[in-house]
Amino acid sequence: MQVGSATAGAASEAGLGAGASLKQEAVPVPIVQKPSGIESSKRLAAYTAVDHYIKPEHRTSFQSSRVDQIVGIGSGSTVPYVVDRIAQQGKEVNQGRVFVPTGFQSRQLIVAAGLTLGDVDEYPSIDVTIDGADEVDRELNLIKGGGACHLREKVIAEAAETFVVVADYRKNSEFLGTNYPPGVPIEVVPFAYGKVLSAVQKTFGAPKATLRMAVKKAGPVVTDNGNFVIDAPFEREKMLDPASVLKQTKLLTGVVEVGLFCNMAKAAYFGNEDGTVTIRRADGTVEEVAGAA
Ligand SMILES: O=C(CO)[C@H](O)[C@H](O)COP(=O)(O)O
Repeated sequence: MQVGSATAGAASEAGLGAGASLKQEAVPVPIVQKPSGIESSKRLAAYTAVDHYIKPEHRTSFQSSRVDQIVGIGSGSTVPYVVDRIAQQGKEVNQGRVFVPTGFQSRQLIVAAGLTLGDVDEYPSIDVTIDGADEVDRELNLIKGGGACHLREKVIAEAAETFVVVADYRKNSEFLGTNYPPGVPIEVVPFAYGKVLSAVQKTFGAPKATLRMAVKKAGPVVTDNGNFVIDAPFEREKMLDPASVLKQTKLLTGVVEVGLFCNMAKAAYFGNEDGTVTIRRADGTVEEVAGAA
């Protein structure tokens, strides 16, 4: 994905929605060049979800709040398209909104787009959080944490009245553990990792669990919270009941958070190769719509 930056004037050429402000706005707006392939599917999902959940007429449901809408912004490679679509709406529409990040990456995206940052201690109730996922099952249970952000992602998703997932079609599975080989990310405090890893391998049904290692650094990945991550590909049978895996694993002392999000998402938007978006909702409905361009 290529990301550049320009003023909102150029953003309008990139296609602002009807009714969005086109006043001379000096705030830099990230311009994401029209992508192809899988990136195009991510963009379709992200743009369509933003168009459905973050509009000027959407007002916060928290009466005491002084802001128009409180939005949680997730992490990963799909989320930049979420921020891009929001930024396209222009400075005027966005000035009344507050954006709560799920980690360093989304914080940078929010700042780069000229949007207003907030934190969950200041905004413990969020209107809508939009985030990516590594895999989504037919009941909208998720594996998350491919980017090692799942602790904050879960907090920001739980704080939200509405939690929406955006992903490309590869993440749309019948059962978790089908299309995401690394398995379930488990954030652990560093000194306990050996004990947790051994328990997960020997007694919890993930014999191939590993400590996640960094790529451009010697040693393990360190999360935004200073912890390590174990990737645990649980046996198929276990993954048929992700809520039980979550409960059991979370009870291991030293585990900070498990990248299984059960019964949390209200809807999942999957961008497809043919330009459509499949929307699966928690109430069991499935809809196919033309993706927002
Ligand atoms: O959970 C996450 C980070 O911790 C991401 O949302 C997940 O890895 C999906 O990322 P992408 O949009 O790059 O596929």
